Amino acid sequence: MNMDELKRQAAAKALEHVQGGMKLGLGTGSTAKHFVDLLGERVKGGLKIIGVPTSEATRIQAEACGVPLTTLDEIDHLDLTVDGADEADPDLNLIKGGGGALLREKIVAAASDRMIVIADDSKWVPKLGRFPLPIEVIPFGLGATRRAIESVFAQCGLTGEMVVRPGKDGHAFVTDGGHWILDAKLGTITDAPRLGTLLGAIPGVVEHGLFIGLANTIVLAGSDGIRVVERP
Ligand SMILES: O=C[C@H](O)[C@H](O)[C@H](O)COP(=O)(O)O
Repeated sequence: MNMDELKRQAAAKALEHVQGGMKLGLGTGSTAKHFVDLLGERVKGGLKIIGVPTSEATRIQAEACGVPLTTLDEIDHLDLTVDGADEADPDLNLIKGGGGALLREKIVAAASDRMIVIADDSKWVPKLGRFPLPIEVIPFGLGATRRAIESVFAQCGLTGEMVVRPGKDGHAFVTDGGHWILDAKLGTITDAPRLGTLLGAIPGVVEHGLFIGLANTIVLAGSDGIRVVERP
């Protein structure tokens, strides 16, 4: 079975948790795309739900699939968010933002009663950090922000190359919020909650891709079948 089929299997499993009347956060990325696709089929079959997309890409896809959408200004909470991840550890802490949607994804996950992560099992790691950590930053004063981030890395015993994520046009990639992303190749992150807290306090850092304590469940699809892990 190829990777894309595994992602669709994980998405189909998460769909079992969706019930009529739910308000759903709709994730971003190649795995979440399958979930939105399958959800659209259920909506066509009569399922009544409403969704909040975590990116412009997901908004466009959801609209094309006929999934009714709203915003967090119009509703006060979400029942469930289903989203992908770039890495997940046994505490169900995550690295997200490989597709650049981390800011809206974190706002939506934090507004949600429950978050289910869907992934192929290559995303499961004993410790976060193999995947470069995305950090969303304001372009103004980038030099100062970089130095502050490097100082936080040093406090956490981390080093590694940090690059401005390039876009398709050769300029910097610009997020849905109009910001840039620094990708930091850190290697093993021994204390992800501490790193997340310190990064979050830096002026110029809008958000970072460490999702600490937000995911409740992960559905991992592998060649041996599906494994569901709950946060300890
Ligand atoms: O910004 C993108 C998101 O955090 C994605 O959910 C994450 O990158 C995983 O994407 P994929 O399912 O394509 O591996």
